[in-house]
Amino acid sequence: MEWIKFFKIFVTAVTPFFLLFVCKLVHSCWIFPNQTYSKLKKNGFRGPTPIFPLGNTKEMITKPTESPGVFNDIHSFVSPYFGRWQKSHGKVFIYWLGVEPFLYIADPEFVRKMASGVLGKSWGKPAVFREDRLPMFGNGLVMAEGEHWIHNRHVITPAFSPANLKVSAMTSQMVECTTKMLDRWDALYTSGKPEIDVEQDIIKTAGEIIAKVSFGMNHGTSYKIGQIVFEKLRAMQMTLFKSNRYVGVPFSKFLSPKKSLEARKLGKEIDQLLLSIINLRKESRTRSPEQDLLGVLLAGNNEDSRPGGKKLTSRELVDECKTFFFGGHETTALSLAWTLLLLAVHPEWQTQLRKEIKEVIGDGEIDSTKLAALKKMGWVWNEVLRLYSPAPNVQRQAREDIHVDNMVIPKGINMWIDVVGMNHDKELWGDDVFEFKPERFKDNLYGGCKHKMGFLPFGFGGRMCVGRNLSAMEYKVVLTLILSKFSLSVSPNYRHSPAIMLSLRPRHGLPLIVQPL
Ligand code: HEM
Repeated sequence: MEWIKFFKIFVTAVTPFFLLFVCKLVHSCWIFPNQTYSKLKKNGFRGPTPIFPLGNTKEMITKPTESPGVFNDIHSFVSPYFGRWQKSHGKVFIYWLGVEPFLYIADPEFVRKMASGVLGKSWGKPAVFREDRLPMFGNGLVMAEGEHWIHNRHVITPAFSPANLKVSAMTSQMVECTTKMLDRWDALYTSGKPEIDVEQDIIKTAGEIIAKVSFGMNHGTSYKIGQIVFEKLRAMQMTLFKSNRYVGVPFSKFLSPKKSLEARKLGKEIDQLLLSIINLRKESRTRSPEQDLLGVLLAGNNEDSRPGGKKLTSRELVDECKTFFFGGHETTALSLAWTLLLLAVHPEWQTQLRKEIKEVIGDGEIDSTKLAALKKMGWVWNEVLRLYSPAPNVQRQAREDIHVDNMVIPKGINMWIDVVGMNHDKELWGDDVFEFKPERFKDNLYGGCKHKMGFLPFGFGGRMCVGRNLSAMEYKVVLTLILSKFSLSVSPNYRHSPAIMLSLRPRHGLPLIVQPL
């Protein structure tokens, strides 16, 4: 019969592809991870027993916990499983996210030895996260590897240099966005609502700031497009976050196909919109060159188009703009939000910072020289980054074999450096490790940590955060303006439950009582 013949032809044609798919699947989910695992075991690394195909994921899904007060010993409740595994396997061990083995590291001496012989270009990012976060970062700097990373880092670094940040109008843009937020707080207080979820409000403001300083939301048309991009980027972040609970588990994205499709659709729309901003900016550049991040990158495009020069393609520019947005706004905003909480708990530090602001800035304009003179504010920032690090871990992948003493970390292995774990380690910081003591950073870059690699809020080596100067500037501008106008206390509705949701966030928001001075 005709249809049987057709069926036979179909099966004959499809079978080789199906077999190839099965072989690839078996290789990536079983053979490769197990080969890597046995190499690690041969080198003496041990860890909790994984169960295929979930690995150790099941043990990592914990019930949300709350502490009765603002209790800073958070490692034991944001990742209790790491503490448990440390007890049985030490500060370096293997665990599995689905079918992906990870080398867990919370030993700064191990990080030092591991990092000392490795160049920036030899560090990759775990493939499982690269895929997962593709709509957010594309192939932007956070995810770039090898020669591509060298080139883009070389082009992007000058945009974040203190010199560029100093001459640009970024401070005034930060002041403008923050003032808008504080006017809202004023209006809420006047209407009898002194309680504000500062996390939400600051994240929104930081999003506006990063959009302005990166792709210049100041132009007529590009301002409007920029606002739409900003809303879509936020929507995509929420969508991606909701759909990503089982990273590393094969086919897990099919558990929420609607969300994955939605993220992809948003990703395409954002790319198109950013592309139109870039094209508009390219056209208007000759008339009014600008100092925002995109402006600096576009200037590089005019300078030199040879390989090794400063040119980025439009596709690369789109990915970098998205990377600045996702890498740059929430981290800074969360460091501010956690600061406000800790200052609400320690009003004596509000007083100290207000005094410093008065002495350094007075009634004058905020500029980068004055910001640099806010020393105590710098200690407070470091102490917040230590206790509530917005980037709770650093993720890397070895692109070549790495030697540590007589052990070899094989090429391809994923690494998870537990920043929160190290920041809360009594052996490194002493008995007052959980206390809020900004003065530990007075005249001491490492806050008295016994090991220089024990405090890594911005990562380490050649891949260290490129935006840290910008972030410091934004932190100081926003905090100066808040403390000059308002006093803060903890709302009775605040429930202390920090949680790792990519970044370290307050699970139930951060309501504070905000009162004009
Ligand atoms: C408190 C604020 C911030 C924190 C805690 C933070 C933290 C980090 C960390 C831990 C890394 C990984 C470093 C490594 O692998 O060693 C990183 C990389 C990166 N960050 Fe930040 N960041 C912050 C603000 C920003 C800002 C404001 C921007 C830009 C607008 C930014 C852009 C980037 C980029 C592009 C990378 C990738 C660098 C590379 O791989 O070469 N970050 N950041």
